[in-house]
Amino acid sequence: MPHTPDRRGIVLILSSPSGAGKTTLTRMLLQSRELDLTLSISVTTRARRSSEVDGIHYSFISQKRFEAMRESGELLEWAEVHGNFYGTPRAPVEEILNEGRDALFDIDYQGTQQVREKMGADTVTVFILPPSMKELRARLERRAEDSRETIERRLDNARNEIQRWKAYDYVLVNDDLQRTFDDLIAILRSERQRRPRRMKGIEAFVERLLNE
Ligand SMILES: Nc1ncnc2c1ncn2[C@@H]1O[C@H](COP(=O)(O)OP(=O)(O)OP(=O)(O)O)[C@@H](O)[C@H]1O
Ligand SMILES: Nc1nc2c(ncn2[C@@H]2O[C@H](COP(=O)(O)O)[C@@H](O)[C@H]2O)c(=O)[nH]1
Repeated sequence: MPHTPDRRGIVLILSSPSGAGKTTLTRMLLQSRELDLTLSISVTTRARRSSEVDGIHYSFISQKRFEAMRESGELLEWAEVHGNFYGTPRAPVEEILNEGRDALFDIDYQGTQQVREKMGADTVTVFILPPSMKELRARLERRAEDSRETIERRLDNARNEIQRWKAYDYVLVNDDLQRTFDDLIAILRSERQRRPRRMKGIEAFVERLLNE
């Protein structure tokens, strides 16, 4: 069934140091049908983890293909993160927003800056912090998806990433997962009600109201 937009679509961006929990939260948000969020599936040159499916979690592509996409302007944003390249294909995002839907991005701070420059007021940005550095390490180790070297590299980068928190609209400490998820839902619900996003629907409603 076609979606009837009565407001502008939102680009909801989650960023965090590796292991703080944004992928877990992204999956929880996507599982909630009522929230009706659509994931922006990034392209990456990183090797696929055993738990990941090509085309669902990422599109896994070669360095050559990544460069071709970047050169032809197919990427809305891109960045090198932890030694791999990541980017957001532009066309699917435009399609989601044109349908009046909200797009969910799991991207780093460099990409967030680029998207904010291009999409301005349509972006809502959330930075997820771990409750402690000890717990961040424990989460990466418990996840057991990366080599020791990769985990150390990601922990080294975490301090630089954490310092970007002031560039975000919201900052959540992901200690209790359910509470962080509830906070994210509260953010999304209230952002959806902001007047500038709802001008189209509300203007028509108020006109009908005043004509009663
Ligand atoms: N609040 C939480 N309490 C305990 N464990 C958590 C919590 N949130 C996430 N985790 C666990 O921590 C691990 C890392 O989470 P996740 O993969 O979501 O992190 P991430 O921020 O997406 O990392 P990356 O950037 O490397 O993809 C996972 O095993 C996940 O189940
Ligand atoms: N700028 C972008 N950053 C991205 C994109 N997709 C993912 N990411 C970020 O990369 C790191 C590492 O992710 P991982 O899946 O290898 O653990 C993480 O911070 C992601 O948010 C993207 O398209 N653009």
